[in-house]
Amino acid sequence: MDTAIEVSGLVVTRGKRTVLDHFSCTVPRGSVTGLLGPSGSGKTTLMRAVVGVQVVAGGTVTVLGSPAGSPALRSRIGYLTQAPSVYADLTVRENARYFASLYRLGKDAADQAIETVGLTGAAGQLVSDLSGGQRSRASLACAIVSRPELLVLDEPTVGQDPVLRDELWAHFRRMAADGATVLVSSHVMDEANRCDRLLLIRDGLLIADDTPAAVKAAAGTDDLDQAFLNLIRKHEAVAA
Ligand SMILES: Nc1ncnc2c1ncn2[C@@H]1O[C@H](COP(=O)(O)OP(=O)(O)OP(=O)(O)O)[C@@H](O)[C@H]1O
Repeated sequence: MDTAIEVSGLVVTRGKRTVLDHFSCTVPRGSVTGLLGPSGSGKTTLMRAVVGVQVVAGGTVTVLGSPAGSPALRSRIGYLTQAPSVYADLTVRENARYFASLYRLGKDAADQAIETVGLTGAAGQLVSDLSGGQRSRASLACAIVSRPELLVLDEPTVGQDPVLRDELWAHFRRMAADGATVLVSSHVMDEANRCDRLLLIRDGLLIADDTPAAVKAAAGTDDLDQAFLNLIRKHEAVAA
């Protein structure tokens, strides 16, 4: 297996809490890998460690063959945070062109990214005048504008309607088909079903790392929601 991300024995403390406790996982190249788990389980923290913006207390994170946070990785990774990370006083188009210019790309790349996220009709609008869901898509356009080898997406479809969610997921699948790796967190089970692999985190521990089909089979149900509940309860029973 060609590996895009290798996390080994990762320990992260935030405040007084150990958020990730000797956490290990791998993410295959060219896959869409879903990161799932209850609120506060450590998904964002893991993503921050992967993109190299999280202080870690132990372990290693290797991304595309280099230590996470290496300067050489900056142009190879796109990161979408939960909070919109675009300039509110610029238009969608100006934001996308600005981010494109950081990668020495022109307006075609910016326009393409805007189209991909379904914002062509709002390209001339100031970000401050957009809805929450549109703002999130403007951030996504800036994260994908350079066509990164690794795309790390923290709940990219929150606030989007079903048609847009479907289109965005089709795009993630196309990116993976073209060889990119997509690591995406979500709380939505029909999205989890569209992943090649799933990582399920509970209280900073990995409790499942498999294909959606294998996760369901292991939990003895065809329903992914129920499978996760079964796995979490099984994990709680073992821990008690
Ligand atoms: N800046 C911070 N300082 C201290 N603790 C923090 C900080 N940010 C997050 N935490 C704690 O770290 C833990 C993991 O948070 P994290 O954001 O990684 O969870 P998550 O799984 O992404 O949650 P959600 O699904 O709600 O986004 C939580 O207990 C949270 O309270």
